[in-house]
Amino acid sequence: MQHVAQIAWHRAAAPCTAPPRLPPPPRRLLAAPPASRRTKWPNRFYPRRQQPLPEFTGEAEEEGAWGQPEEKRDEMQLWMDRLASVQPTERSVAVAQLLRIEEEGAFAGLVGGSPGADTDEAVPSEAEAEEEPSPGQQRRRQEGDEPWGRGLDPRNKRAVTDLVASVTRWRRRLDYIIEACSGRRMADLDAPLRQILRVGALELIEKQAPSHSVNEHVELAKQVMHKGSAGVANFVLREIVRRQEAGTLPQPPAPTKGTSPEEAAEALAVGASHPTWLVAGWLQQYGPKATMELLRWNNRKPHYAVRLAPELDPAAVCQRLEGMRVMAQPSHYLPREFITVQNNMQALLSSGLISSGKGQVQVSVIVIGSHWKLLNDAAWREGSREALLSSGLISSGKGQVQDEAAGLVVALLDPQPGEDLLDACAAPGGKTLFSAARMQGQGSILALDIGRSRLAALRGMAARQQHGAMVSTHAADLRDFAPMLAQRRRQSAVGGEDAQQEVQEAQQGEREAAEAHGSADDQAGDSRSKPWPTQFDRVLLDAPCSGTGVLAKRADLRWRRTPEEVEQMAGLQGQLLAAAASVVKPGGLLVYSTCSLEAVENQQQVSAFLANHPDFSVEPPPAETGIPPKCVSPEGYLLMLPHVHGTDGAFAVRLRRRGDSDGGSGSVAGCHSHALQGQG
Ligand SMILES: C[S@@+](CC[C@H](N)C(=O)[O-])C[C@H]1O[C@@H](n2cnc3c(N)ncnc32)[C@H](O)[C@@H]1O
Repeated sequence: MQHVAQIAWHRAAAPCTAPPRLPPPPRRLLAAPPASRRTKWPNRFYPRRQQPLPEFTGEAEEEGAWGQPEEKRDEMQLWMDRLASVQPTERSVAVAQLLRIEEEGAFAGLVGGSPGADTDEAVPSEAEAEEEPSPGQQRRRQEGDEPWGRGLDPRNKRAVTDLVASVTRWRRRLDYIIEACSGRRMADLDAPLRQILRVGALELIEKQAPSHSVNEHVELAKQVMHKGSAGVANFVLREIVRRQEAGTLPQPPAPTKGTSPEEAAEALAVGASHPTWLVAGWLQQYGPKATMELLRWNNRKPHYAVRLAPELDPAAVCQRLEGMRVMAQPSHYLPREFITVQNNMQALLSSGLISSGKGQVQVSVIVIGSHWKLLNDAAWREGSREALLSSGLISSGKGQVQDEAAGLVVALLDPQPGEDLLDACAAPGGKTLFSAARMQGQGSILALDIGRSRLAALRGMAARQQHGAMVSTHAADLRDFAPMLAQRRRQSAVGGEDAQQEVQEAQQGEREAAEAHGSADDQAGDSRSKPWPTQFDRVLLDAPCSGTGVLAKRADLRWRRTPEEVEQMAGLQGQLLAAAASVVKPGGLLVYSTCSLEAVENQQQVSAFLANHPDFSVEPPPAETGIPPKCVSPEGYLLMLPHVHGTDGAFAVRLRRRGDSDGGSGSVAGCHSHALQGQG
């Protein structure tokens, strides 16, 4: 298994303060196991519990995430209380966080949000930046975070983050090994025991922890659960040690000539710890060699890129960073605006170039969205997160962590000074702000998104980067917003005032909402006081997507997505494309982009769109965009493949609208029907 992150495993068990006296385990947790569990282990190994746990359904918390919500939640709460009552160590806190991940089915709020809300670690994670917080996360934010880890110092907390992310990334492979070594299904083990075994197996296999580290996991199982659970932990982890030493650690069977495609996908997926459906799809789409390269990419240490403010010279910045032992170089793809950072991200962040002050970092992190996790990864690896937080490049607005692939999407859009731009799915705002920088303060950008709170963060960041005057924001569903603009356009063409009134009311409502959110930055959006254009020179639709191009940086995402969800996303993307097309000026440009690697979200979307919109055609990237030919597919699409280009995965296409039209685009049926449904 690949070594994903460095932690000093031997620090993991070191208590930070004197151990508290533990209360006895909750009675319910001491009950005998169900009959179905009594076949495999010697009696002394049984966690004593009478009732089998109901199955986790994966549904949203408020809909009854647990098969028997009350009982299951009570059970989980008891485990959580028990974990909170033991001496906090990196392992106990990691186990608590992993449990919460299983409870909520989401990574969000964990890696970034715990172990202590009183630290910089409480910065929202990427998932939170891109999605509205779940009811559970909202509740915790209101009530304050759990007390886990309060005694841990920042280094311990980074180690926790590392453990949680590494276990999350390698979960399937770890489970395979644990199940093979124990003869038990993971689902049949109690929830905390599952996590303890995963953490223990990860340390032994990936971090080459010595065999006596097993004692510490066993002790944790004893403290949190029961002697029987400690026995299971001891048995399984020692079996892993034994097999590792003998070189017989369980491996999925290597594909042979007779192996069916499904079996090959399964074996590959287990070995590389990915879901089988995803690997099967990639095998079909990209073939075995590329799929294996992609899987390897997803499991290795990611690297980072930073977009610099226009006044900074990338070569000079890199030279300055060299003195701080940061290996950085001007981006291969966007050499005038981006640098790539190979190591020591903390030093960079402490250089004064990126960030200083917790509040400002939070804003940056929200804006950089998916790259928060990256920073977090870097922080724990390099072991110098404090330095990261005492820096200044980001807070000063002079640098923003942004992947080159995201930068290339803006290069493809190529926004020009003086134009009207609609960023139709703008939050958290990385592409909005790069576009604003390219437009040099001239023109207007309307940043639209369905997530209001994330737009507030975008406004703050725009102000800090001196783009407040040209960037205005509006929270709405694009599928409602576009028809409203179209109606206004039609009515103003025949002198009607109703729709004009509606738009002005919407703008007024947005101003009031922004003021109610109460930031001085909100005053910066002067352009909000002017009417929005009804059509735009350029429209960027950076659509919500499965995110399969960013799995290296998102440890959790591979487990959160399902094939059904990808299909649903594709449906939404089609509707959003139709809506976005309806607000492109004749002769104007629509750029559709995703960070997905799935054809159904990319190439197939474009084909379906073109079939319904004969007034649009694909425009390969013109020379002035500076897009390197090796990033362009034969069809003229921007296609960034992580294992080929060394960036995040991204897809983007320029769709030029015919200039001879009088404003009537192709079908906007998708957005109209949605708007009507919404009104009904
Ligand atoms: C991939 S993210 C955009 C990232 C952003 N362009 C950036 O570079 O920072 C997709 C965004 O689409 C938004 N979104 C999803 N459905 C939407 C809808 N129906 N209308 C408007 N925005 C939507 C989500 O809230 C999310 O912020």
